[in-house]
Amino acid sequence: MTTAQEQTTDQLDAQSNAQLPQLHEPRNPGMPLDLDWVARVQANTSAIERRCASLPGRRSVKKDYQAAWLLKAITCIDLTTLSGDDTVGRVARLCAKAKTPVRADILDELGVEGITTGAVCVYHDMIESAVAALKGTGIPVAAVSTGFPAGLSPFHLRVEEIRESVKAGAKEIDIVISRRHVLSQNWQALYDEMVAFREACGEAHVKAILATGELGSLRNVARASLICMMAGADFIKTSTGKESVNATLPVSLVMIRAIRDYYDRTGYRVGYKPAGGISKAKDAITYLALIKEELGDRWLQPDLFRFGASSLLGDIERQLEHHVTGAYSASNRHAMA
Ligand SMILES: O=C[C@H](O)COP(=O)(O)O
Repeated sequence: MTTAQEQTTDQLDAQSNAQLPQLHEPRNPGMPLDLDWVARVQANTSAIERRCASLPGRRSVKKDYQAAWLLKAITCIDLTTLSGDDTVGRVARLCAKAKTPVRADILDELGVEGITTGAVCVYHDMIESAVAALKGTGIPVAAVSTGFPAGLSPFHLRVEEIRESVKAGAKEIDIVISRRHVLSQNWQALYDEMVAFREACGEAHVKAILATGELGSLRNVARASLICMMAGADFIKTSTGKESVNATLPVSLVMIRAIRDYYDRTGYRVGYKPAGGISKAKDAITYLALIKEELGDRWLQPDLFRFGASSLLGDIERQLEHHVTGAYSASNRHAMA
């Protein structure tokens, strides 16, 4: 017998089928900096933590519905390699995985074809290799930029880095904000920086990485989210993956509620990307459930939701194999790069 919660999940699963065509939103043009709105923003930490603590236990997605959710998660992955020892060969293998994220026999059993990850995410020097490897697939290359991960290189070089990455073929640019502007409450400086980054991106979409683990409080996370959206961010993203604390559910709740408030006020949908440390299939489902409950099904498409993850896909593939065969294989059978 299914519980009421499971029934609700099942119905919604059917609507958020992994193979729905990608939708495309009008880009968020941004708006003038509204400091009164920023000042009014609050974050009730204990209420946020209570809401998040209840989420993983309350959600139970089983069998075919679980497989559907996991396929959906794959389409939303920015498959990432951001290592100092990245090579052209590793990026080529990553791109091959982005094109064929799950073994053909598993997909056959599930009756699914043509599934890919949402994007491949690399450092600047790897963009051209990734673009070449993904040619003809429609899978975009995202590049981390602006002195990632610390964002402390000279400002003009950070802006120039964006331009170079767009020229090299990146369709998405993941910038890092200056955490010091948040910590010193210099909202004007944060807004101006983000406006300049967005402008340098041109047609490429810009994801603003807040590095939430370094912002000091959930209220600061909420305020930084709002300012980046006011300055024209297409996505807001939690983390670089290099901070000591990366994506968490409380931070996600704060950021997606800021996205909801911004949509209510402006009519523009901004995307959300949790990143860093998300490596388990069950955690991916929890994130998707949170998005569904707080923002609705429209945000469960890859143009509005991404996981920034280097190892999540391997666990999802293992879970799908278990779903199809009833057995787990060793994780090294699902090698990434
Ligand atoms: O933006 C993506 C993150 O750097 C990936 O982090 P991860 O390696 O912990 O999955």
